[in-house]
Amino acid sequence: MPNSNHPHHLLNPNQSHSPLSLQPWQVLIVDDDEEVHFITELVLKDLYFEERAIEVLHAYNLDQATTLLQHNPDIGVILLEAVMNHENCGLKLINIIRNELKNQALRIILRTGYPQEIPEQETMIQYDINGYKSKQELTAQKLITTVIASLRAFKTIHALETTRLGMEMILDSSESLFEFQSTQKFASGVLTLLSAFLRASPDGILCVQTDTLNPTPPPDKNFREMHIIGATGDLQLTEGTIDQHTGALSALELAREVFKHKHSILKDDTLALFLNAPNVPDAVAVLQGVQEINDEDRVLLRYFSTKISLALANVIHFKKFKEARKAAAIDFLTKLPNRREFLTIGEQLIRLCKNSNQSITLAMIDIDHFKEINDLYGHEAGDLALKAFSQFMSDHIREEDFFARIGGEEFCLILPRTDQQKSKTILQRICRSLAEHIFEINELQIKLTISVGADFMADDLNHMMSRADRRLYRAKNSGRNRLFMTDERGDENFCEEA
Ligand SMILES: Nc1nc2c(ncn2[C@@H]2O[C@H](COP(=O)(O)OP(=O)(O)OP(=O)(O)O)[C@@H](O)[C@H]2O)c(=O)[nH]1
Repeated sequence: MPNSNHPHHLLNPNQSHSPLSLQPWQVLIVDDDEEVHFITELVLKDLYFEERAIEVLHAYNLDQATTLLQHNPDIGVILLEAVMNHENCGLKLINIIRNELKNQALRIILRTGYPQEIPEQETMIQYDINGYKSKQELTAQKLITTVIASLRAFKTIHALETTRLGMEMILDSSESLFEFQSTQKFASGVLTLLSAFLRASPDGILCVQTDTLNPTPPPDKNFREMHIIGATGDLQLTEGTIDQHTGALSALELAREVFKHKHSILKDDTLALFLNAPNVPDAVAVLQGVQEINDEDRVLLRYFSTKISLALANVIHFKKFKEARKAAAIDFLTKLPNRREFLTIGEQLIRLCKNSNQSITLAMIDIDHFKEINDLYGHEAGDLALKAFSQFMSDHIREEDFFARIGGEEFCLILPRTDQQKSKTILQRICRSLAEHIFEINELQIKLTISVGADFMADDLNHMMSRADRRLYRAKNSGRNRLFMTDERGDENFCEEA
């Protein structure tokens, strides 16, 4: 493979060709006569067309030719003897090429030493070939002219075909790229698509600048400006920053250059593709094992890059939206779900239990005389007490229970699949354990009690909350540190001292 120590600016329309695009043209000779192979190669071996040399491939029978064509889809011209080993194998091969291998771009020059057996006009009409020559008329000069004319036609057809396939791929992928919701999955999707598009190995990384995902990066002295959002193949890494992935350093160094200079770079067999679009954060895709980037690839890559950038912006916005939603759902002090989240999840839990005919308990919980804690020990101690109380509660409920802070010192607990009797046991146990518990706060020993009002009638969240709230009010009025709920018969007056 051609090698260069100097990176090439890619996708710049004014640039000269990269050596990677100068692969030789491939010409296949299919003939059972060794001498024909020898002479043809002699004529073509020093020939250059558009700065590309000619590589001659040889096949001596139908099977060899078929295998070679299957493995080398970029062969541009075939010089084909129609009659081999006294059979019309050449004519059979034409059908294989066009109908079985579906290769329409390959230019087929039928070159025969038996023109009387293979009539020119009839053969040209009947077979999908691009030239007919008898060996007697094919001088060295004519052979060169024929091969160059065929390569020119192949180049045009091949470019159209590549563009069509590339376009098809980009259009197909565009939709799927917009469906990704996780940045990591998006990154592997993009890298897989790009490596398929460039016929490259699937080793790649996709990075963004760190502030793309996190607008206020921590003031960490090791903090670098890039963040890998996904990787594939040999470069597969977990999400993280550059420091954790020394194996990919050279790929990352190239990405760093691209971010700095804001254009794509091709160095050796590594492509660092600059992905940018108006109002979209910059990103870089680094792909290893890139064998060749031709002119059609360059045009399509520019288009593809814009599509990827727009899809990336979509994914990043979704991630930020999800994070913002999560942050909006959590109470800052206690890290419990907040009132807003409680209203959403609580409604869903009630609906679930109701639909499956299962019981559910909702308990409103209020810390008793909390004002005194603030007044006696200060607001900061009050905050710590709220945090400690939240932790205590989280330690005393089951995983399926849902506990939220819905106001200052007001909390709500939902116990799914829990009937009146079971919830009475649970809530009493919590109240009693709490009353006995000593919280160590700022070297102070603080005790807390709660008043609780509970409801079991799974109609809807608002009604359950207001019934439970009414009972909580009664618990407070009856002296606090009490649990108020209905009895098994639903009798409103049932009262239980905690
Ligand atoms: N430190 C701290 N205090 C809070 C917070 N939220 C609410 N409070 C305090 O909680 C206290 C609630 O007081 P009240 O509504 O009078 O209730 P209480 O003192 O608990 O009395 P009862 O509920 O009637 O038993 C007030 O002093 C609020 O300032 C908070 O986030 N941090």
